[in-house]
Amino acid sequence: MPLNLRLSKGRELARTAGDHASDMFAPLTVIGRGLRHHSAWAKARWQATPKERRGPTIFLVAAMGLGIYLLPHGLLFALVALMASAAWVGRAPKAAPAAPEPDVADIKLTALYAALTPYLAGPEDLNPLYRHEGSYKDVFRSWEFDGEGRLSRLELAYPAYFTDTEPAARARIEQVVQGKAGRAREYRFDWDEESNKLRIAALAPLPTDIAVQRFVAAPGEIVLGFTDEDGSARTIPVGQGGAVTQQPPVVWRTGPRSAEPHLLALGAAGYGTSSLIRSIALQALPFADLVVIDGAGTGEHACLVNRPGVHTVETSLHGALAALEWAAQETERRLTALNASRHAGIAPPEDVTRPLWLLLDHPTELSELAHAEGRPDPQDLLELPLRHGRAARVTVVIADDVEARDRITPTVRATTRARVLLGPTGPAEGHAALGAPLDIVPAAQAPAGRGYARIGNSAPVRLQVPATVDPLDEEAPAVLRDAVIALLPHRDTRTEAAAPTEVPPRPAVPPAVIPVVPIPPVDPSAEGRSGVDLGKEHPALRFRPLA
Ligand SMILES: Nc1ncnc2c1ncn2[C@@H]1O[C@H](COP(=O)(O)OP(=O)(O)OP(=O)(O)O)[C@@H](O)[C@H]1O
Repeated sequence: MPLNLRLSKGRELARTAGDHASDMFAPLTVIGRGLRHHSAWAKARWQATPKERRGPTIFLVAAMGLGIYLLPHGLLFALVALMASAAWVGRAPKAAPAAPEPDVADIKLTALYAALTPYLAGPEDLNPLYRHEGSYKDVFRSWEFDGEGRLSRLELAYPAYFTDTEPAARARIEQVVQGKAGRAREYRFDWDEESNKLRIAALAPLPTDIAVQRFVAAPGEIVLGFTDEDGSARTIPVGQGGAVTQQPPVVWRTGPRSAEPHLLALGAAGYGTSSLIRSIALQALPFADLVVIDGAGTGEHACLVNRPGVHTVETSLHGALAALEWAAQETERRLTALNASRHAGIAPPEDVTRPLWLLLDHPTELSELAHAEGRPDPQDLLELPLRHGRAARVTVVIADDVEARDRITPTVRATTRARVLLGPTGPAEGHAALGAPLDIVPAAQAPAGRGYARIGNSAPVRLQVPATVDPLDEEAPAVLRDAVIALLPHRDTRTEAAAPTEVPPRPAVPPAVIPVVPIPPVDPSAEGRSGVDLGKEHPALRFRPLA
């Protein structure tokens, strides 16, 4: 047998013998450790015993020893008892218990309490609710954390002298809470002024995967977007991510019985006000005619050019002025016709009852241009449609940058009672844009199309506008572009419309504003085509300037 094999076999034998020996001697080791422990204990007791009591102690121990000796099998029992107690004491010591995990809720609520203390502690209060050495348990009534350890609900008490009626004071507290609880989420702040309590709730994100589609809504109803369950009285079926789900819509009712016949949408740049205009246009087109003014001139509404029901899409000041002058005249004509039919006691002609929608994207850009050129402000031309549009079935939708709010005329602001605000904004901006304070603090980062809506005097609700991309934007996802294309009316679809009975015919364009480029005649060979022509090859309809 080779030497190294012998060596390794020897090593193996030695290891096995060692293992067996340690197994065999383990009880002896335990008893030995216990006896050592006992002797150390006895030695310590002896040293701790005062000298004058040592004699009696020796005597007592000797008497016990004698007693045990005299008992039948006493020595044997004493030996067994000693071994058993030594084995018990000498067993392997238990692992020290792990230090308890720090309580996340405790850490976070303590930090929040400390952060709120400077704002809620009164220097002259002898028994302050918030004090530097205080505990959050004295003022935080209830709280909840989500699965990720983030604060999701909190109710706290605040002193009666805190100025909870002042927006600036509230905003400071809301900022502190959002800072400590995480800026990535929206929070609702419910200030109970009567009982000096503040309830805070983190809001779940609204779905962002709903594309524009044919929504279940009555003619004249526009689904601005979707909100929380408690923000809407109903839900509608919606195609979302390949399935049909029920979602609570934000519905804007238009028409002669609407108390909010016109809409003003303001948004931070890039947060989707143009997409909202497109979404409204696609929903209004089945029952209304449109005039579209693209004040930014970016061509974002080119997909509507030459569509049936779209009178014009204007990007220039010259064209916008002509179109709005026509709209003002058309409003007047409709009012006169409606009055005449009311006097005669007959039904008004169909061409005055068909809804007309004026969609203006970034009109303040045109206002600036008009001022520079000494021409009339396009917003001033909206006065008649805005003031009398409800009776004349004319609806005005204006979308602009939130920073351009000061350039929006007082008439527009006073007559647009349906409001939308998109993108993250401060409390003052939110109040100004919606006409009411917002009890929600927006997240630091919001997806495009996220904001708030306020219809009339109702409370503002959260809003996520359905994705309505520009189908001519080649960078937009194809599936979203297809969703828009599917809703664009083709030249054939209106002539073939299955249910034209509820849709009154389009009013005749007055002679003063005859389109320079007429709508091309319907091509019969195109019937039944499923694809939709985006109309890129057709120039926008232009109105002749009024003399
Ligand atoms: N609701 C939405 N869902 C998904 N994407 C959106 C939504 N709204 C807008 N977007 C996307 O955000 C981008 C900007 O949108 P849009 O042009 O509508 O914003 P805007 O506010 O009009 O911008 P600007 O003020 O610069 O004109 C586009 O790429 C658009 O596709």
